[in-house]
Amino acid sequence: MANNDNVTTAYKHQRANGPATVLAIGKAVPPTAYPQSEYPDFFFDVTNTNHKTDLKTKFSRICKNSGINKRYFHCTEEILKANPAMCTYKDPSLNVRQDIAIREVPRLAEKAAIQALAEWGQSRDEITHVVFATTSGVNMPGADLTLTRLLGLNPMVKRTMLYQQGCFGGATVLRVAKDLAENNKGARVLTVVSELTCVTFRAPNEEHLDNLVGSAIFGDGAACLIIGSDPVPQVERPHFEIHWSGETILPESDGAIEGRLTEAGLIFHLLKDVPGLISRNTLPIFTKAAEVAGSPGWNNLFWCVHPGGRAILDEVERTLSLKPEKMRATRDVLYDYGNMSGASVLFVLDQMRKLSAEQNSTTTGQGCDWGLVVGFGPGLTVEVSVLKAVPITD
Ligand SMILES: CC(=O)CC(=O)SCCNC(=O)CCNC(=O)[C@H](O)C(C)(C)COP(=O)(O)OP(=O)(O)OC[C@H]1O[C@@H](n2cnc3c(N)ncnc32)[C@H](O)[C@@H]1OP(=O)(O)O
Repeated sequence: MANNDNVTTAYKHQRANGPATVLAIGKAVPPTAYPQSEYPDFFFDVTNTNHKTDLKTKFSRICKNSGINKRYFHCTEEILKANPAMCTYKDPSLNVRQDIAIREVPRLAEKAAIQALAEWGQSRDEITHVVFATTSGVNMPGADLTLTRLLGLNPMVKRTMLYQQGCFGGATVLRVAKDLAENNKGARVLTVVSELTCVTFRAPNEEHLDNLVGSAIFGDGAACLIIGSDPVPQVERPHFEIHWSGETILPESDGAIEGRLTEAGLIFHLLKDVPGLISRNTLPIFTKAAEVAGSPGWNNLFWCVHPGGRAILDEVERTLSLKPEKMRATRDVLYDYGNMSGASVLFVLDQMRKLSAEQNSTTTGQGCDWGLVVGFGPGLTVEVSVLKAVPITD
């Protein structure tokens, strides 16, 4: 009996006392911005498809209605012209796409991580874990190892690499980092998502209109969070606490968002009904998540939603009767960067704390105590984390 007590006590000692907290957020995009208003000309020029006038008109209309002002791409005109196979619809091009992704995904992640580490202000040696997600390229050893080397982290850092999560990857890394931080006393988890469209960029095709939609909304970006429990008083400053995370597969959604890595790169499919499927089926997981916060009304929560597409945000807003300001941080990110797959929702979290400070809100969640981080992607899978905002003090 005494022995069992000792084991239980030792086990408890290995765990943190409090919930995981977000201690810093960094983000990065490639240097070249593409205004959405000019993108149709660029896209049809570089893919030599200007003769597809109907398709270009439709593409221009989708771009105009996308709620996006600009996007950032690593693959500039120069890079695309040097790799003509990427500018066709389906020519074999996996090798060149992989070359770019394997080199550049960790580099973009490094930029975001440097920003997060600077904000956190502690020694890199205190990073105990790395959690890295990307849907852009795949290799062994992976982007997590390259990033560890680029940052000069301790080689004994414990790494978790998540490939091909798609757009819910931003919420997945929060869930994994939370579990690591709470179950390993003193853990400081470098939590990263880095995404590049070099794997999906391709010429427009009449038979693949969902690809046309993707070409109008996807962009490049990386985000890095430092996550840990029991922040050191006066030394570390938490911005949010993570209290719960959950995941679900939506009913009747098979094939709604799919991707397949082929010799022509990552080919994805989106059903037209993605916005409807999300708005019709997410109430159960939102309700379960809100219970953690004492079931406040939807407008009494702050919302960080994956900016997957304007129509999806419209549908969620309408279904939950959210006031427009509830989607402000999410729509800001869509407007400034487009859909950066898994990295997007972490950009939204950063925007939420910045907006809250700008608006002199009492908390980092625009004055609300509790909020939801919502990721969705292939499956259809929806991942939700429940966050508690912290008071904003001078
Ligand atoms: C990758 C991941 O893991 C996760 C992800 O984020 S995946 C991306 C998820 N995002 C989406 O599915 C996009 C959701 N859609 C939208 O936000 C909006 O449709 C949009 C902003 C792209 C365009 O909005 P819009 O121009 O106001 O109107 P909308 O009528 O919806 O679409 C314009 C045209 O595109 C077509 N279209 C839209 N979605 C389509 C799809 N998935 N497949 C084929 N065609 C589609 C429409 O039929 C329409 O065609 P017509 O003009 O010929 O009627």
